[in-house]
Order: sequence, then structure tokens, then C-alpha cells
Amino acid sequence: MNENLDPSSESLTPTERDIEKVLRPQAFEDFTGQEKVMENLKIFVKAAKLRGEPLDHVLLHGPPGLGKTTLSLIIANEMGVGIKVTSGPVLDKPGDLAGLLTGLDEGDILFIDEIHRLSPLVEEYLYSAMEDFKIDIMLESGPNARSVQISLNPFTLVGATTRSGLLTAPLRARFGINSRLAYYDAKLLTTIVLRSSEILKTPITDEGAYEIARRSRGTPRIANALLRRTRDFAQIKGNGQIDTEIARYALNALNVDEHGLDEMDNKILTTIIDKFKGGPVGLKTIATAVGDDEGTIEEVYEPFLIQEGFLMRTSRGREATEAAYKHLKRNFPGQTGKLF
Ligand SMILES: Nc1ncnc2c1ncn2[C@@H]1O[C@H](COP(=O)(O)OP(=O)(O)OP(=O)(O)O)[C@@H](O)[C@H]1O
Ligand SMILES: [Mg+2]
Repeated sequence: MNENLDPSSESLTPTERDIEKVLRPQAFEDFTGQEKVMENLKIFVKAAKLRGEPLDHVLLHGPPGLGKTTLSLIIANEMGVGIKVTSGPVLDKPGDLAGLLTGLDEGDILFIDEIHRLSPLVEEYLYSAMEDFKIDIMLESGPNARSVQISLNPFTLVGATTRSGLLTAPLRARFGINSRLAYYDAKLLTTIVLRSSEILKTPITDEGAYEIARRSRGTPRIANALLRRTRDFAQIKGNGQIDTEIARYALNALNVDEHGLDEMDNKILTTIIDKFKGGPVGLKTIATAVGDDEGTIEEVYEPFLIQEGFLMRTSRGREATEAAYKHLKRNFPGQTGKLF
């Protein structure tokens, strides 16, 4: 995968993480897009504050890099409460969870990233914490084992996941607020790129920003990464300003394709076209052929490919569209061979 264009945050270097922090919106008003989600969240936050109660538990789901972590920090800021951050794979013992929960002040937020990766045991503990603000802690083990119940300060759990399909029903049911983040269109991403360039003090034209935006796979994290790389090209190859020409030059040099599809996107499409005659082909078969797991393809890659019109979901499986053939420079078989 292209070094810094991986939409997941795990691939970021420490300096990139710092820059990501600087570019991260802090308040509702700095957060661009996701209009419907934001409209509701603003109301829920305002109402909770008016009542002087903690916000209901929030589940944020959607593909990587669309703003789940950002939104959870914004919610804490807007509520004026503290936030503790952890993640599903890190919380592997109920004791770790208990430690975090008992350290929360009234109204604080516990943010659990990758909440679909909680162990079943920890998840079990979370249920009573979320519902009654109580947890049972086991003291000692073996014949002396006994459990004591501890009351917690009322808190808000904010869970984030790229794989909402993996959440168990009981956990999902305990979130009062359930928000799905969608890919951003080029216009919204242009606004984000312009905002980021202002923060980075990089001169940029509207057209240059648009060129980066439309090739960012609908993802703010990628848009910001491309902006930073393009800024380097502008400094070395140009006069420091990012315009369409420099943006195109940089994006081509970075191997970002015309539509901003990444390596796995293209691999999925190529596989369907070259190995399965364009489909229809089942998700499982595609997953095996590209060497990734079914759920990731379904929840991380496919939504963008469908939205952009490269892939179709039919009752018989996935089919590559004419646009996909064109994009990969393959001849579209068209209607030949189809019976009327
Ligand atoms: N709506 C937005 N407006 C402006 N910038 C945004 C927005 N959403 C995300 N960003 C930027 O994109 C970066 C990535 O966002 P964030 O870390 O919140 O994504 P995420 O959904 O948590 O991703 P992951 O699933 O990988 O954890 C942030 O640093 C932020 O600067
Ligand atoms: Mg995140």
C-alpha cells in the first residue's frame, strides 16, 4: 500500500500523528459535513447539558479516517467533560475496564475505539456499567473468590467501529445514539483541504484544493495526507503554492489514481473483471482471491466502490460496472451474451 495513503491511522509515523492532531477539528463548528449526524448530535448534546445529565451512550461507525475519533473528542469538548481513550484490543481484562470506569468523573466520556474487538468477558462487564452504572468486581480467586458491586459515576460511553457488523446485538442495543459516518463528497473535502492548508500556512488555490479533494477517496484523513505530500512538491518543484498543476503532478508522482482509488480498491475490481468475467461473484470468493477478509471488504472497501459507481451488489453477487472496466482500461463486454 502507498506509504502514507493508508486510510487507517495505524500506519502514521509519530510526526504525522502530531500533524493529524493539529488538523483535528476541536468544536462542532470546525467539523465539516456529516450534516444529518451533526444536526442530531448537537441537539442531543444541548439537551443533555440543559438537563445537567450525561449524554446517552454514542456509537459511531463508518470506514476509517472519516472522523470517528475526532467527533468523540469534539463531543467531550462540547459537553465540557473529560475523556478517557482506550480501544477494544487493549482492554483485554475486566480489571482494566474497571480501573478506567472507576476513574471517571460524573459525565465524563469513555471512548472505546475498535469496540468490535472487545473480548466477550470485558463486553459482559460493560453491559451493567452502561445500563446501571455499576460493576461487579471479583476479589481474589479460587475458593475465596467473592464479588463486590461498585457504583460508578454516570458516564457516557462513546464507541467507534469500522465494522459495525461485528458488534453483538446486546452491545449495540445499549447505545442510545447510533451514528453512521458517510464518505465526504469532493466539495466538502475541498473545504477540509482549504482549512488544513490555512492551519499549515500553505498557499493553495481553490482548484488545487479541489484536485486533491476529489482524489482522496471520500476520506478526510487521506485528503490531509495528500495535502501534506503535495505541499512538499509545491515547495521543491514549484513556488510553494499549490495549484491544479502542482496538485496533478504530485498526485501522479504519488500513484494516486484519477479517482483516488487505492491499491486494494483496484485489486478488488481487477479480480472481479479478470478472474470472474466481471461477476456476479460472491463476496467470499472475492475475499479469498484478494487475500483480505470478507467483512473488511464489505464494510471498508465496497461502500466506496459502490458509491462511486464501480461496483454493483446484486442478488447473485458483486458485479463490476462499465465504469470499472473503463477505469482499468479493459474492454467492457457490454450486452453480448445476454438473453432477452
Ligand atoms: N469532518 C471533518 N472535518 C475536518 N477534518 C476532519 C473531519 N473528519 C476527519 N477529519 C480529519 O481526518 C483525520 C482523521 O479523522 P479521525 O481520526 O477522526 O478518523 P477515524 O474515523 O477515527 O478513523 P479510524 O477508523 O482509522 O480510527 C483527523 O485528524 C481530522 O483532521
Ligand atoms: Mg479513530
